[in-house]
Amino acid sequence: MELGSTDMSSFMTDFLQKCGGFAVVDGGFATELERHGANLNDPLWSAKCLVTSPHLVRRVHLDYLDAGANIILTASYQATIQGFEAKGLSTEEAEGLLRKSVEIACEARQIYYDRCTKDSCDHIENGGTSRRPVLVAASVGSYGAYLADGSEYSGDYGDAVTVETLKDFHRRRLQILAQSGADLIAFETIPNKMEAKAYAELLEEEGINIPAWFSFTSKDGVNVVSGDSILECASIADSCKQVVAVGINCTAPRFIHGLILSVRKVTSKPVIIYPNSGETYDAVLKQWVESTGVRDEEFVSSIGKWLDAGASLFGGCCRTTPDTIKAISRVLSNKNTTLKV
Ligand code: MET
Ligand SMILES: [Zn+2]
Repeated sequence: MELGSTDMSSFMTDFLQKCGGFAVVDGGFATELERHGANLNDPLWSAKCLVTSPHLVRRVHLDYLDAGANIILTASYQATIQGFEAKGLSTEEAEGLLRKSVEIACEARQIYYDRCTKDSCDHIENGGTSRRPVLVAASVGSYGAYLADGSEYSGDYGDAVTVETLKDFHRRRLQILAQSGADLIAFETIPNKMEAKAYAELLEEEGINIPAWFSFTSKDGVNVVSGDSILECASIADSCKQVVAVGINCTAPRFIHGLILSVRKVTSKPVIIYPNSGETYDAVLKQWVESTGVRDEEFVSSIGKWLDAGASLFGGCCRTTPDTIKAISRVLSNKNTTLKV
């Protein structure tokens, strides 16, 4: 759906209101694909399943919808035209797969709605019942995610990479996703200021007319992973008219509270957070170091604190599961009830 600029600015606040004040985002997508048996040891990572097992992609979306998600993210995080071409696919096939990532998510939402019975899924709004609002967010991972060389978590692209390089890299994918039927674009795990700038300029120059969120990643609670200041990064997001939420993802839960406070210093746009489990990622072995993070209960017990700090969209990232999302959704529906009383 295309939006005018007035609709754009109220898009997220209207949606949050429909959700009862807070929204639930889904959890680790790739993590859940792996739990269903997918082998993601591949430069395409979760996007590999768009080629090999689209039924699993749909299944994972449905798992997160069943867990209570109001926003599901497509499997396009690491789906890039350049990445698919490197696997021998044609440009047309690559572009088709990007569209397919959105189609599968929309299909899952339709299946979910169709099989929802009034009693099990409807939520109460103004005394009546209505369908739980669900948005499909087209995921865009960073240039570093495509490189699959660890720069996704260092934000260090070397001196040769400029804002223009990044814009050229992301342009076509963004154009396709913006016209794919998704409700919004989720720029996720942004590791540095230069990439935020590239996204903001592209949104403007390409006249993208669906909303977007910018979500950064940090490993110290003060800066984004490159060392750029979160304040400067979030300010770029604040100045961009298409951006309807700003926040943090794939970051350890212990850093989230401080980061929400920082983001709120420079923007009054809704704040989104979807931390990972806090486990550490070994970029050389390309795997998570198990059991170094927090358990679901601990993760979820922080929600109240994050809410008080000013966040309004909550989900999970890598190593979180539908159980995490179920727990988040339970906590938030209690908060909604508390607020209404
Ligand atoms: N939405 C993406 C996923 O869960 C985010 C990955 S962060 C490395 O697959
Ligand atoms: Zn993640």
